[in-house]
Amino acid sequence: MIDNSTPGGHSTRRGTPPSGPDSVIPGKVQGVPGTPELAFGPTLSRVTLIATQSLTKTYGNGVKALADLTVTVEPGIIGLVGANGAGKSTFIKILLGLLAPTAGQVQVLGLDPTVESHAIRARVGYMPEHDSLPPDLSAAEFVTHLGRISGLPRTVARERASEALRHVGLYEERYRQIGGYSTGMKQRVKLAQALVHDPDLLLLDEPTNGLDPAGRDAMLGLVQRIGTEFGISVLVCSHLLGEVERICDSLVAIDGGHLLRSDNITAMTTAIDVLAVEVSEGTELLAARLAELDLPVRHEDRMLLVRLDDDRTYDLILTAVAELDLPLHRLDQRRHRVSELFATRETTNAHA
Ligand SMILES: Nc1ncnc2c1ncn2[C@@H]1O[C@H](COP(=O)(O)OP(=O)(O)OP(=O)(O)O)[C@@H](O)[C@H]1O
Repeated sequence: MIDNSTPGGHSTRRGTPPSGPDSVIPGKVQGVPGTPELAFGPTLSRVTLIATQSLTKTYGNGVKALADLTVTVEPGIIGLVGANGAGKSTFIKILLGLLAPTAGQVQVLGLDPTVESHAIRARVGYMPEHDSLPPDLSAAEFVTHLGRISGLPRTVARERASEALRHVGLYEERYRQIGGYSTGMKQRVKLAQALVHDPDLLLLDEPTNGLDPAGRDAMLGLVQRIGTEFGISVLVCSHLLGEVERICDSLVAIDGGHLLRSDNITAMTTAIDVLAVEVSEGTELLAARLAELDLPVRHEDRMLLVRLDDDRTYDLILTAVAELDLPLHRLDQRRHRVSELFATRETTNAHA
């Protein structure tokens, strides 16, 4: 199911990490990670983060999880959205080199995951959807261990683990056994282990799974901070459109293994010249008054949509509402919502 809530947006730049107790990624430098020329697609930029061409994955049972997917993704915070079963996890596993594609090509940070999976794992952090955390270990032990597996020397792994756990807000609790952690804390341990080896790219599979609204906000805030302050590119996989709309620079939307659209978030939620006005009561009264003022309206659910000619339109509506003494619930400029992408698709499919 596709959820959707408030849109938003921001820009992300790979920047110098802040110093002080909150700093977690020592050694990050300005500038996008060095990326060699890509092997395919002559128009791809040198800083391309992920590129695929006709990427296809068919499982043994005949299910085509990815179908001819061609997409190019630039650095930043990227949302990978799609309904359950759209192919998101399959895509992430291919990017990590955990699954081999059936056909097509793929590059991550200029590397080919099908033959350079070790190099990919050194530069990519992965937070899986489900957790298989060892309940008997402390977060510090676990994250240090993952750092060691990534090739960090023992002392460095221990230091990085502490830093990563500090960054995700678990510094004080780091010596407690994971088995006693809440769901939110476990999600943060998963995020810390993905960060420990100082990656250039984080792949997060449904990072807010199982969290309550406050936990979701906190996790999204963390993800956004990783992207903006530490300059690590993040691919956030989610079926919750509202979440990714809030924190991502760009979106890759897939449906049934097909690419629906890949674009920056601003282009996907562009303002259009329509004002949406909603009053808690007296909608028809207001519609009639606006028509008298030469402002024809269109009804959409409880809203009246009015063409926005100039700033005067705002004033005319506000005056009409005040004169009629109606309780104004909302007055804002309409934006194309990312969710409309899926609505269009469903309509198209229904008519097919
Ligand atoms: N190992 C597998 N063997 C067979 N079919 C699979 C396998 N893994 C996934 N699939 C199927 O491939 C399709 C895409 O699954 P995938 O897990 O990639 O989607 P998703 O977008 O991540 O969905 P979800 O959010 O539910 O995890 C689904 O139809 C799924 O049932």
